[in-house]
Amino acid sequence: MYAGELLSVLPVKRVIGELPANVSEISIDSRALQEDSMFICLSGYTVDGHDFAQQAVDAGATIIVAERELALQGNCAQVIVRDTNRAMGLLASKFFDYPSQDMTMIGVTGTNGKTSVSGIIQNMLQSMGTKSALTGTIGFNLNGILYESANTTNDVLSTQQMIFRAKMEGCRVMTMEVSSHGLALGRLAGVDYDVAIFTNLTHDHLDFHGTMEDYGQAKGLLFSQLGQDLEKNKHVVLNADDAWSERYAKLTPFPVWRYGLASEHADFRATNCTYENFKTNFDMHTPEGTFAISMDLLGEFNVYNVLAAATMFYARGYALEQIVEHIQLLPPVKGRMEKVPSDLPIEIFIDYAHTPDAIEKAIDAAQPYKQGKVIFLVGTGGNRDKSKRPSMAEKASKADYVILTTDDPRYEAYESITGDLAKGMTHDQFACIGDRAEAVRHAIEIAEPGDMIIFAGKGHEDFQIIENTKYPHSDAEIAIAEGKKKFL
Ligand SMILES: CC(=O)N[C@H]1[C@@H](OP(=O)(O)OP(=O)(O)OC[C@H]2O[C@@H](n3ccc(=O)[nH]c3=O)[C@H](O)[C@@H]2O)O[C@H](CO)[C@@H](O)[C@@H]1O[C@H](C)C(=O)N[C@@H](C)C(=O)N[C@H](CCC(=O)O)C(=O)O
Ligand SMILES: Nc1ncnc2c1ncn2[C@@H]1O[C@H](COP(=O)(O)OP(=O)(O)OP(=O)(O)O)[C@@H](O)[C@H]1O
Repeated sequence: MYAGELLSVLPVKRVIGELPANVSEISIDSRALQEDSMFICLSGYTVDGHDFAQQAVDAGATIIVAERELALQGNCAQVIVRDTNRAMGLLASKFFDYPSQDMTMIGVTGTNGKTSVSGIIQNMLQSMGTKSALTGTIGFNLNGILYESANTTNDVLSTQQMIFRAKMEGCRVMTMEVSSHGLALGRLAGVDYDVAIFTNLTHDHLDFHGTMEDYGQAKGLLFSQLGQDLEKNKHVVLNADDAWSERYAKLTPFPVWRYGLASEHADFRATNCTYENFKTNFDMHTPEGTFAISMDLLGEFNVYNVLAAATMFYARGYALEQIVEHIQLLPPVKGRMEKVPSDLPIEIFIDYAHTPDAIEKAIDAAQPYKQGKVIFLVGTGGNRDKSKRPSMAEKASKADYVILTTDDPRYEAYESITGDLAKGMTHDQFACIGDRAEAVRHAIEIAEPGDMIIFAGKGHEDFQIIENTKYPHSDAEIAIAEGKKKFL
């Protein structure tokens, strides 16, 4: 792209040196850029990107976008802006030619359920034969092929690049998990959503947001940023049973659809939920009548997730018969109350619960299938929101036996993490075992035939982060190997 054309989107700029004619790519990482590229210096949480500008020039960058003039050797121009993070949003959108405007963009936000709802939508689109993409905690899924990505909601440059790739691959729809960090840090600048979905808001990430009020307001940006152009066919899908929904409804002029179990005012409502033979059954009441649903996703929380997806499809004009058919074909979402197949005389589930509310919902989901004890293993991350730890354990106390462990301890001592968790336990049937592999082995050791074990917090992840290194770790693999030794 012509450098002059690209830079025309920046409001205030001072250019030092002579601009090259073209920009081949934009990068925010000096370790990964090509000749004739533009390097944007971001002041990060760990290091300052300005310190890597010379490295970027040496690697081929010919334009440096920075917040202050830098002493640089070599053939490059410097563009000085007030805020490089904001400049990145404008530049990335322009460079990739505003790709979200050519696709149906679906944003899913909320404390729990983002991966599940967006995965359900992606699965339904794929089974309906629609080319589609998904970004979120599990990675970047492009037409069924999974690529790794750094964050649930990635930096604005990667985000625009992924949308562009999806568009070039012929995808008509892209679903994105939208984290509160992503919203608060401007990672979604320039993304023109057509649908915004809210799952729920409960305690998490207060190390970053400080208060629930600020956390809730950050999520609200998704709805207010839908804009005011009422000629556009945009929709908002809210959980009628969560009090935050009414606040979010006021942030947007677009049609609001509600789903839920409790509220009689929901457009999509589920009643008569039953759980048997690892199937979930319910009646789905819709604006066009009631449909009996039987699906493989477990737990009441998944009824909410499926209702959110169904409401979205209906709002976008899909026929109810098609929606109902494809709900019933849905496979379980990876690592979310996913039953591990085995010949063992116990049931093993892998789950991703790492908030108090998700822990409660996961244990509730297991209750209908309970024969013996419910053993619940849960950990929490080191050097992250510590305030949620006791309430996580308090909710975990709903299980008959609880194993408190770590889930990416990073630089924090095991005892500090399990000690904080233990403060919330409401009964004494628990053990603190910081080493997660040892904790998994303990779960098998105390299990008896008929028991159910839920390994929570790791979900789809196959690693444990200790200090800043990712070590391979799989709860399921350890549990099956240990179970075979004990039972078979
Ligand atoms: C606190 C936070 O949000 N950190 C994000 C941030 O990292 P950072 O500020 O530490 O970056 P940095 O390492 O200081 O680097 C600053 C700049 O220097 C550049 N650099 C650095 C080194 C070098 O040699 N050369 C170079 O150019 C970097 O590329 C970067 O542009 O920018 C990175 C790149 O975009 C993110 O991956 C990283 O997310 C980290 C991994 C993270 O843990 N974030 C969490 C808090 C987060 O965002 N979570 C949410 C929610 C998840 C949920 O819902 O559960 C998410 O959306 O993922
Ligand atoms: N709608 C829901 N309400 C409450 N809990 C839920 C809901 N959906 C899923 N859960 C629970 O939360 C866990 C995480 O679910 P999911 O990964 O879909 O949420 P998420 O919002 O993507 O989480 P994260 O932001 O950490 O990636 C699940 O394993 C399950 O235990």
